Amino acid sequence: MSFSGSASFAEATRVAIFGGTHGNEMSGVTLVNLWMKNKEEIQRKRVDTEPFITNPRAVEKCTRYVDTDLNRAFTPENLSAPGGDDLPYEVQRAQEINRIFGPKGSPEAYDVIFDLHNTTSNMGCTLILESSKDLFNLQMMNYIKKAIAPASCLVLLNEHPLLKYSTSRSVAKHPVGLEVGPQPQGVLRSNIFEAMRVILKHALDFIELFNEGMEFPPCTVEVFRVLERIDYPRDNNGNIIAMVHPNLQDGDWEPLNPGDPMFQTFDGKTIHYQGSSTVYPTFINEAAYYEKQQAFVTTRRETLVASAIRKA
Ligand SMILES: CC(=O)N[C@@H](CC(=O)O)C(=O)O
Ligand SMILES: [Zn+2]
Repeated sequence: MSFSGSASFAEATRVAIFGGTHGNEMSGVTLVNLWMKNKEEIQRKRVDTEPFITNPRAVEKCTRYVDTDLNRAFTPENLSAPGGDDLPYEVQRAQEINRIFGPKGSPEAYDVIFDLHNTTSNMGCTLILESSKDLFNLQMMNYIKKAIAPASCLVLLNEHPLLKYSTSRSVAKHPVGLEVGPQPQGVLRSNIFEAMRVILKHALDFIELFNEGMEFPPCTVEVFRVLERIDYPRDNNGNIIAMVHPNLQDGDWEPLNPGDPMFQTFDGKTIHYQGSSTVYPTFINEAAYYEKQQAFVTTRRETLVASAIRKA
């Protein structure tokens, strides 16, 4: 069968898998180290896949970053900043990664970059997209969701004008984040590790099928679009005065309705969600986000339509 409206893309032959963008998120660090020793599992006939540790100094120290968050560092300013050795380590590293896998926004950039992350939140398997217009990625999401059923994986779409950030994977033509949790920082959990591994397998299978010329029919993809960042309640000195409410803790992706409990103060008072409509919270109580003044993000459920695609 052929779909007259098929969008076409060049064969996606140059693929990278990033681990250790945050040095204390152990599934990605471990999988990438494993695959650097033996590439067999990630090899496909028509895809060249490069496993790569993006922040080796942070991995060595088992910390999120050394000077500044690498997954916020791929701004045009940073990528073109002069200064060499005087720049923060992660800015130097971003420039290096951009030289190897980019340049960002250029025809020479890698086709697909998967960036592997773990969260302390109870998010399960989450694929993160940065554009609702990327048909190749939307078709990939649809493929992965079907392939892993009855297990599930959700798609978080971050194209918020203010909350979007300049990720490591953003140097690729098709950036894909993979966030799996819950897993504490610095810890490996076998269930989380295996879940990540299975998603990568299906993702690479999708690219292989695409490169073989398979046509992917029109589809719809359910996504959760980032709406708002919610901070912890604070006193006038900026100190946190409440925790995530027990009803909300671990309730990632479950509807949060106006009036639902959201925080619990240290003296036991409940603070309720004051929004005007039902939202889907995620990244609830993520350890790395205390420094970013974020207790969770709210999202809205949307169904995106992706037209057919095939190789040019
Ligand atoms: C917990 C964590 O590191 N999450 C990632 C999400 C992403 O890759 O977009 C980050 O904040 O960079
Ligand atoms: Zn991370």
